[in-house]
Amino acid sequence: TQTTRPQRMLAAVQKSATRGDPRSVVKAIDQFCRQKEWAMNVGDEKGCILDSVVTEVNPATVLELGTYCAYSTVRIASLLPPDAKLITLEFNPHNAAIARQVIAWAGLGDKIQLVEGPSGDWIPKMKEKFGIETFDLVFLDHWKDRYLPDTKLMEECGLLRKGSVLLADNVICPGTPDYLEYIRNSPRYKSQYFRSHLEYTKVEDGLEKSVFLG
Ligand SMILES: CNc1ncnc2c1ncn2[C@@H]1O[C@H](/C=C/CNC(=O)c2cc(-c3ccc(F)cc3)cc(O)c2O)[C@@H](O)[C@H]1O
Ligand SMILES: [Mg+2]
Repeated sequence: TQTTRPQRMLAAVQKSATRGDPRSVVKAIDQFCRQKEWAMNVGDEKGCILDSVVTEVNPATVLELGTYCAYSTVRIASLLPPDAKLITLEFNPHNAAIARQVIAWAGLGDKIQLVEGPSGDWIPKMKEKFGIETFDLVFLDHWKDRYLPDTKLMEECGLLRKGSVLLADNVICPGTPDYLEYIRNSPRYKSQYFRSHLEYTKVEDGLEKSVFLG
């Protein structure tokens, strides 16, 4: 029977990466996507920008919207300080199942909590279910038309504090026009565009980093 792309990506990790070595998991996925099949991971070029933002923020609490196969989840978690917590939301059960195995292979199960379900349902429950007051860093990489509504929801739920950083993938390709228009014109954010390329291609894309001003 036919395998899925996430299943083939996991097989590549289990074949080429070293258990407990997150960077080798990242490398194995990038190699698979360059040599075998394109997949919508943030990739290595934008991934380096992601790494620099994570290192700069040095977050104690991170929220990721859209786990997919946990490439960026593992990439972020590998840079977190010892007691930091990363919560990642994924509503496709098949993708979540693959992501859990990638996270386990990387040995990051104690830093990452994968929550299965839609962001719209879970964002309002972050305080009561996970004891999270605010997020120091949010990585947006889910459906592109959900970046704006979920950002407004995070504001309403008081999950952002002065200095919280939002980092959004794909603001050029596929593009998130309503989110960009809002975040770049809102007096409550200071935004910066990091120009790059769509993962594994020469097409322009970039990350938008926005600091919440309170
Ligand atoms: C809406 N709330 C949600 N709550 C929880 N999980 C959600 C979710 N929305 C989507 N998801 C999950 O996130 C993942 C979706 C990611 C969407 N990403 C993209 O569409 C995307 C697409 C491209 C892309 C770019 C060019 C192209 F030609 C084709 C694709 C590149 C990227 O980097 C992307 O991130 C899936 O695993 C989905 O099940
Ligand atoms: Mg993306």
